Amino acid sequence: MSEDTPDIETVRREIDRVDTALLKLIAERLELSGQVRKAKGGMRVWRPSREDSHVRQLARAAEATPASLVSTIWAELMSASLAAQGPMRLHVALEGDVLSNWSLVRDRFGAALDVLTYPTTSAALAACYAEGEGVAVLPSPAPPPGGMVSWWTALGPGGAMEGLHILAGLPRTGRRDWPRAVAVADVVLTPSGADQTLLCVKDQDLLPEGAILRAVSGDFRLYSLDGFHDLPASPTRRVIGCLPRPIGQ
Ligand SMILES: O=C(O)C(=O)C[C@]1(C(=O)O)C=C[C@@H](O)C=C1
Repeated sequence: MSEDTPDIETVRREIDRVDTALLKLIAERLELSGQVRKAKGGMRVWRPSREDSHVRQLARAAEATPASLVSTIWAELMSASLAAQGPMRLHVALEGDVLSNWSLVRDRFGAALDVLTYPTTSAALAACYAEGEGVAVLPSPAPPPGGMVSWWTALGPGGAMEGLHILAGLPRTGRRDWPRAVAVADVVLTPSGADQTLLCVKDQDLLPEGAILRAVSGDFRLYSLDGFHDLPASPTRRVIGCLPRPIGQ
């Protein structure tokens, strides 16, 4: 063993010291979950824009720690916080590549929440709609010409589920311009600081400048707009979501 080779026992003692400090901080953070719940009052435990703006700031401050690791660790911490705060369940559509879908859900929502799985997107969406604190994880609206993944039209003008919004993209980190899956819930849209607004348009309506076409289904088109835009709804258009930009983009 050369003089530069660290002694394994010494290194392990250092790891023990760091882990003991982490454990104390985690307990302190969990303790705060009870307080934040009381401070929020009422319904709607899940606050996706706060989650993504917070993780984005942490990832910026992290320097040597990769953004994906920051995101995964805080997904677990926030998952524990959400589970401690109240009855929030995930309704996950397992259409397509089941294993990839499952790991996307774990990376974004951690392991502490109850998860129900469904063979179809429409079943997961219906279960979320029926439950106040439910969150559905669904395949992203498909880019044209693959208009088969058309569940998002139910959130659009005249749709049956107008109260629901698209609130988060999965994965949370990376360079993808459009997410692989999205999370939907009955939560009011609020900016995370770096967002794209999702506008559902029926028939041919006038479009704001810079709108990017993301999906098409029958008479409905889904566009994204850079930034957070609180556009008024009309019989032919409606803002159906706000996607925080992927962290690391
Ligand atoms: O800030 C809140 O509203 C919280 O409930 C705390 C917290 C967190 O653990 O940081 C947990 C869940 C929310 O979705 C967002 C953030």
